[in-house]
Amino acid sequence: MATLITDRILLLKALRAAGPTLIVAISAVLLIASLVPTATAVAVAYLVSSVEHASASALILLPLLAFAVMTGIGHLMDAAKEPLFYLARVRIDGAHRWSLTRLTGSGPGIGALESPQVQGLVREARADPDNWTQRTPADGALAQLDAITAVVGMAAACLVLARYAWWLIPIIVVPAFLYRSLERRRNLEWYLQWQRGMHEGLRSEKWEPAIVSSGEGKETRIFGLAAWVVQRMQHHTRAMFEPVWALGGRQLRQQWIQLPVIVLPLTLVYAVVSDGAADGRVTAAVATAVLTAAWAVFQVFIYNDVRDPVGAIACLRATVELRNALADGGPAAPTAPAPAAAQPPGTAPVTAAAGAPEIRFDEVSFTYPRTERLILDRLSLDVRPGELVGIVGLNGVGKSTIIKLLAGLYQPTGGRVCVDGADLRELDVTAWRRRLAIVYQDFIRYHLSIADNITLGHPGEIDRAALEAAARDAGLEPVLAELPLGWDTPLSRDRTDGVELSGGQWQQVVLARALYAVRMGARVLVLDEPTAHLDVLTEFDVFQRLVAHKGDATVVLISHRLSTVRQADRIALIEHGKVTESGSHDELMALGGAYEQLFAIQAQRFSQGYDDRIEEGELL
Ligand SMILES: Nc1ncnc2c1ncn2[C@@H]1O[C@H](COP(=O)(O)OP(=O)(O)OP(=O)(O)O)[C@@H](O)[C@H]1O
Repeated sequence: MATLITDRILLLKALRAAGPTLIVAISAVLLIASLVPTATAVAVAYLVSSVEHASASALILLPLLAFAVMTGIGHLMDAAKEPLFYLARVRIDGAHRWSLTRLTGSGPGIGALESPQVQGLVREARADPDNWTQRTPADGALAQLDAITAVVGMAAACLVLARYAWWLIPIIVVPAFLYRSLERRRNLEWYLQWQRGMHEGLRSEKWEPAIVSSGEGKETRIFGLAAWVVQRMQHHTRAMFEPVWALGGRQLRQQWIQLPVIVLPLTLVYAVVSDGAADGRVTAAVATAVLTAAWAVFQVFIYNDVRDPVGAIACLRATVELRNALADGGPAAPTAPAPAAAQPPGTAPVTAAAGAPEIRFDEVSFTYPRTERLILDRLSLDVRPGELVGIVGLNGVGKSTIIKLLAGLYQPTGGRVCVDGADLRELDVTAWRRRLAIVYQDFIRYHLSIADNITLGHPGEIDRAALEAAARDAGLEPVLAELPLGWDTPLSRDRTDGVELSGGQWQQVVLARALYAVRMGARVLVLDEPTAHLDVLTEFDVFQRLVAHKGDATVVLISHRLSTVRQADRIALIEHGKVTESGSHDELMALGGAYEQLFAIQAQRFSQGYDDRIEEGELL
């Protein structure tokens, strides 16, 4: 019972987003609409009575008019309801989605968002129905108003019933409630069945790009997987729909059970009242009014939205749970490390105007949430202001993880990351990120113009000179010269005059994005495999320009191409979660350790071609 009340309060609270004027207007329309059946009953009775007693046809004009007005008002309210509901839905669901976007998009870390539980909550809370059974907060909230006004309408109809006998009220009202609760049960069953099959639908959707997207579609075609993919999609789709179809069939077959709940009480009332009219205990007018009002009780309930707002409640509850989960850093497995803490209040500000900072990883340990493997094991690394530090190591040793910790996307499970001596946890993470420009391996390809793709490195007013300089430094000038609309060319074939860039050209665009951010004030440039797709000449060219800017910003470069990394002031080799070798290229070569071995293997592999010429120093 307590849950029922808190759920209703949760739904009614959602109405606030629609604004008071709209809610008053909707309430008025619903109220009038709920009174119309009873008012019509009275008008019909008036008409019958006038027909009975009228000596001239002119005398029935007034009751006819009253009847027509009632019918007109009923239609008018029906017509007004839809646009008003639409407006309220847009406002309520819009506000809900906006708050959800802020909630999921603005948290300091991403650890919680990786949890399947949190992803499930996001899906549940997003209020973007995939099918008609799903309901949004607005659906649930408006259904509450509908239900309240339905009770008023029913009470009005009961007053007319009482005009004949008070005991007619329970005879009609009890079955009406029974009918409603049977309807609710049907809906709940329907909703839960859809919910159970939803994961199958999602699995089917996951295969869709393999058929329709040009990227994934390549592989399906080359390996001749199309028929197999379609079969898998069919399998999941059937697994989702078959139980729903079975339930639908069963509910249809059992629908007759609800019929006697309406027919029996109405027949009883009709019999009693007709008997009264035949005996002359009531007039034909009163009998008509009572019979119409009895039907009105059901009418109010049948036409009222009886679908249980369970979907809407689930959506709002999921939002509350999501808020808690994100605030806690996400639900953790029992063995998981301490979750990422939210930004503590009163953290120290970081000003974008500050110069290149000193970064220190102080005995940092890290395990990803809900996993057990220790990725970083008391790793220590210093990056001095304006220094270019290269980070190298085999696949999966944790190089990108170091960057994620530096960006505050996760918190270390041991030790601390310091910026100019201050623990990152105590800094304002948003301000700190404004000082960072990062090129991730899995960067975002915005379906926007090339200018937008670059300037999103520092959103706000566009600095044309910085944009052009960043593009030049990233070696984009030859690419720009080929673009049909120049800076305004959309980087997506799906858009008019859009182009599809190659993997290497995209990497240059993203590099330009980071370099633009540096020109706009970022003071730490982090490049995670920024040149993996670049040809050797472009890479060499770009890197020379990058080195020229070193000093304005602290640069952290992760790369498997040791010919690029060798130009760093210092190189750190990561093995087993630690820095095992650190020094300049020459120092590490002289050391004759793991770095020297890696370099020797690469030099051998590239013993032909440009890389070889770089190794030989010809291109340096
Ligand atoms: N979000 C995550 N959740 C759980 N484990 C992760 C996550 N991201 C990475 N890992 C694991 O952490 C380890 C280190 O990954 P990381 O991406 O830091 O390696 P890397 O050194 O950058 O590798 P590469 O050279 O291949 O880019 C890997 O074993 C990887 O599977």
